[in-house]
Amino acid sequence: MNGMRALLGLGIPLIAVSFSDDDSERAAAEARSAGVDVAELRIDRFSRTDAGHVRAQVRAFDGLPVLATVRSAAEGGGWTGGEEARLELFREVAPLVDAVDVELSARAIVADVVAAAHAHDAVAIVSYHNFDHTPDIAELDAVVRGAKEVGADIVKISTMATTTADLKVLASLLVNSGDTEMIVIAMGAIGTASRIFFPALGSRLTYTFIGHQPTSGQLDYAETSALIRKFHPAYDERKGAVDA
Ligand SMILES: O=C1C[C@@](O)(C(=O)O)C[C@@H](O)[C@@H]1O
Repeated sequence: MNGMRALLGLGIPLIAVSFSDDDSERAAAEARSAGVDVAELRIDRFSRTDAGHVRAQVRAFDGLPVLATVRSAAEGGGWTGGEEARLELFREVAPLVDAVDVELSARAIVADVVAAAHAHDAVAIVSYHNFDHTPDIAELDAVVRGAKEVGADIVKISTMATTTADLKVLASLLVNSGDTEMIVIAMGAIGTASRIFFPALGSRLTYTFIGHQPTSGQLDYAETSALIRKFHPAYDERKGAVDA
């Protein structure tokens, strides 16, 4: 059974911690003992992306649900290689992980990445990132439609918020998402609230870090976990049961 799908099925918020390939064995042990729900492997930040190396990093996280991300430089990531090579990487990891994340803007490969995920029962997250601003609701609605058209199981929207009006745009996107599964994140200092409270509006996953803060507005794992437990009783109950 896909571990991430099982957790999503509980209908509680999930907390992901993002990792690169820096001492994966130690990082994975720390994640396991801290009770991290999902390990996001930022393959675009790996020192090497040959199949053997990538497979070994995924294996280090054995026992934890793994989300594989190979973020393009165009959307703030570290992948500067070609799209064919990126598709090959996704195909390589799809059988080994619980979920993949690919941008809708990766037009040449997005449908194939989704198909590779589905062929191996992995969750397909189709994402949109805007590190500059939060577009208006019509533009974001079009992104959501586009992501669903290519077969997204979850549509992820992460945009820079500079005003509370931006937060309202993103909140209304969530509130009106109907039966579309969504992850919505406001980046930046004003956006920090979204990382704790958008799960109450249905955002399925919140991203955190252990160690060095990768994205503005993120809170670290310990703080995120404490706040999610405080404000989401169902999450707290499940963690309490796991700890007992
Ligand atoms: O796209 C996202 C969201 C994110 O950028 C954030 O702002 O939390 C963190 C990334 O690791 C993840 O892939």
